[in-house]
Amino acid sequence: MTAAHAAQLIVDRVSVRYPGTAHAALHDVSLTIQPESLVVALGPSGCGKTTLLNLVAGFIKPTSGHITLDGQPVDGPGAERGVVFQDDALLPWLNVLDNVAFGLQLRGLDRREREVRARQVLQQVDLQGYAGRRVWELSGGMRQRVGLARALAADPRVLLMDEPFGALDAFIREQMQELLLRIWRETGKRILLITHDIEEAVFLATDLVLMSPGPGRIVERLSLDFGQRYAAGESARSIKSDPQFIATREHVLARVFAHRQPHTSGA
Ligand SMILES: Nc1ncnc2c1ncn2[C@@H]1O[C@H](COP(=O)(O)OP(=O)(O)OP(=O)(O)O)[C@@H](O)[C@H]1O
Repeated sequence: MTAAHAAQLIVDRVSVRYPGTAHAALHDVSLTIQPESLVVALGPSGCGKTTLLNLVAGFIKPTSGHITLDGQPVDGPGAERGVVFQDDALLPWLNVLDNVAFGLQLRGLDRREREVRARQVLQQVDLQGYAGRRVWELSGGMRQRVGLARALAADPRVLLMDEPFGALDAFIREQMQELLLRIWRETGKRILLITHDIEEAVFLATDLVLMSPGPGRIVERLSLDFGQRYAAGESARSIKSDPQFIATREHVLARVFAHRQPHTSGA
C-alpha cells in the first residue's frame, strides 16, 4: 500500500446487480475520496446513488470490485464511516442528548465522557440549548441537525449522507447546506453526499460525480470550488448569482436531462 492510498476512500471498479433485475444497479464505478474533499453523487432516480452509498457504508456488498478506506477493505458497517439518513432515524423515546450519545454507549464510553462529547457536537450543529428536548418537539431541520451531530459524535473518518436535506423546505435546506459547509471546514471530514438537487450539488461539491441509470454509472466528473469559496467567507447569495455558478448549474442540468432514461409509454 502506498502512502497516498493510506488516506483515501477508494471505490475500485465496483458493480452491483440485484437478483432478478435487467440492469446492473451500478456498473464499473470507480471513485476516490481524497482527504478534506466533499464528493457529491448526483443523478436522477434509479441511477444507483443509494446503492453507492450503501456499499461504502458496508450495508451491501459489491457483485464485483473493491472498496477500501485508508488501505483497509470495507466489508461491513463500521464506526469510522458515519451515516446521515434522509429520514433522521432518531429514537423517539430518547431526548436529543441521549440520541447523540447513543452510539458512544455502544462503543464503551462512560456516561460522563458520552455527555461531554454529545454536548460538544450539539454545539457544532447550533443545538446547544436543545439537549433535554424530545425529538418529536423539534422541526425537521433540527432533527436533521441531531442526525448530523450523532454521526459526528463518533468522530468518523468519513461522513456518508443519503439525501440528507431531501425532506426539508427550500429555506431550511439552504441553511443546512451552509451549516454542512461550516462543519466540513471546521472538522476537515471527508464527505460523500448523494442528492438529486442540482443546485445543492454544484454549491457543495469539491468533486461532482454525475450518474446515469440503466445501468447505473458515472458519466461525468467535475472539480468545483463554490463550497470552498463559501467556507472561506464569501456569501451564498454572491456565489449562487456568480455567472460561473449559473453556467455550471446549467451545464449539469443539460447533462442530467441528456442522460435521463427515456420514458416508457404505458409504464
Ligand atoms: N434491493 C433491491 N432489489 C432490487 N433492485 C433494487 C434494490 N435496490 C435498488 N434496486 C434497483 O437498483 C437501481 C438503483 O437504485 P438506487 O436506489 O440505488 O438508485 P437511486 O439513484 O438512489 O434512486 P432514488 O433517487 O430514487 O433513491 C434501481 O433500478 C432500483 O430499482
